[in-house]
Amino acid sequence: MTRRISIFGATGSIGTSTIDLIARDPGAFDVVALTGGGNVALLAEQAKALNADIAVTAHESHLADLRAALAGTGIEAAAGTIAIEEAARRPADWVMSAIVGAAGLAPGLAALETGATLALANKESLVTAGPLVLATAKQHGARLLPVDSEHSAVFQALTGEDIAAVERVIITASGGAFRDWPLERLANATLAEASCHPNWDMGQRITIDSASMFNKALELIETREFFGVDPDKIEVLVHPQSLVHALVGFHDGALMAHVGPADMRHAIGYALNWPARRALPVERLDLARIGQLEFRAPDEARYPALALARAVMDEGGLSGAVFNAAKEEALDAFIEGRIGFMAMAGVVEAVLDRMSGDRSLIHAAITLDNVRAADQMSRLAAREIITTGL
Ligand SMILES: NC(=O)C1=CN([C@@H]2O[C@H](COP(=O)(O)OP(=O)(O)OC[C@H]3O[C@@H](n4cnc5c(N)ncnc54)[C@H](OP(=O)(O)O)[C@@H]3O)[C@@H](O)[C@H]2O)C=CC1
Ligand SMILES: CC(=O)[C@@H](O)[C@H](O)COP(=O)(O)O
Ligand SMILES: [Mn+2]
Repeated sequence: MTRRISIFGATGSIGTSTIDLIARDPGAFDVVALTGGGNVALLAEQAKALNADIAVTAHESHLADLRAALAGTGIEAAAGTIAIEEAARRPADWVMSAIVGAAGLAPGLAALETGATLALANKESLVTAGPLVLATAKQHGARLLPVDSEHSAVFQALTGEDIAAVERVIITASGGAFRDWPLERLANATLAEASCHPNWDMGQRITIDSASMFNKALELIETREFFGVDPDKIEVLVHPQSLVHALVGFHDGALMAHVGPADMRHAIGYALNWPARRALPVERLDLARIGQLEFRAPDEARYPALALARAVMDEGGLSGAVFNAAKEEALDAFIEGRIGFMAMAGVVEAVLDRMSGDRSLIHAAITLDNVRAADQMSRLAAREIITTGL
């Protein structure tokens, strides 16, 4: 029987890896919707190759190009954030959430409301609105499956286990592009240098977040929300090889580690085939050849993002939405050359400080409207702080 599939963020790193997997199994899937942003040529090519029902670009200004590229195919073309949400409401069995940033939240919620299984790469959904995402899944009988490599690893290590027996969850961090740089050099790190990941081939934004450890900061919150583990039971361990993705420690002292190649097609394929395990086109690790795996504690001075994430988990409420929005604005400013690499954490901290004064906003009910309001106010605060200086 064919499965109906939609991919949000089809033109990105996770999206193209997902398509790589489904294209290997022609006839097994009916593709409902594919969405992208500025890369309309690739989106149209994917839609034609997979005979999708509809292709949607986030940008209205690209609609004419998308329509032209799909002319005569019978594939619908649409544009804009509302059109993406509408596409997410089309019935599908399995939906990949791989838009980058807070823009991924609303389509993911819309997909969950249909009862679809949501494969969640978009970690920002859980950071900004974890309780809302989980409640929406529960209310509509939808399943949420992790795709982020560490969370897929934890999920796999927990299969068949009692969550009450978990003593700690350890997520690993490569240390990013600058893990071996002297601290004093980091202030002058360039965009090109920050955009090279030592192990993973990913989109530019998450690659820079890996270098600053904001990616791991988001993942701490993602772990807390996905698995309901107390923050003081979640640890980060620097592991330069990125082969052990996470470990789960149990009350009896056992540590279950998930080991695999640095290839997201494993985690995507696991979510695609779950609860079955099927053959996947990923490297089989030769541990004898690899020889050594290294681990070390993260240096908190080098990575202030980690302490900020712990403060966010302590605060709760909408502080995750504030944190993520401030981080996205700081990252934009770094990419555009308006602030230095090390200034990003200062911007996020200043926004958190400023917004924490507004208790009614931070502790408002976690609804999509309130998340959007906190997101918008935090972006404005971040822009002002970036413009006027810290
Ligand atoms: N890459 C990886 O290995 C991993 C990624 N993740 C997470 O998965 C998500 C996707 O990451 P990744 O694939 O690397 O990102 P990419 O930047 O490679 O791709 C992002 C996708 O989102 C689209 N997009 C960008 N902005 C918007 C917007 N405002 N509205 C709608 N669509 C938009 C892009 O379109 P276009 O390119 O056409 O402009 C593209 O399809 C992120 O949340 C990331 O943290 C998690 C673990 C690993
Ligand atoms: C592949 C994946 O899941 C990324 O989130 C990865 O974890 C990034 O690497 P870092 O460990 O450097 O953040
Ligand atoms: Mn990850």
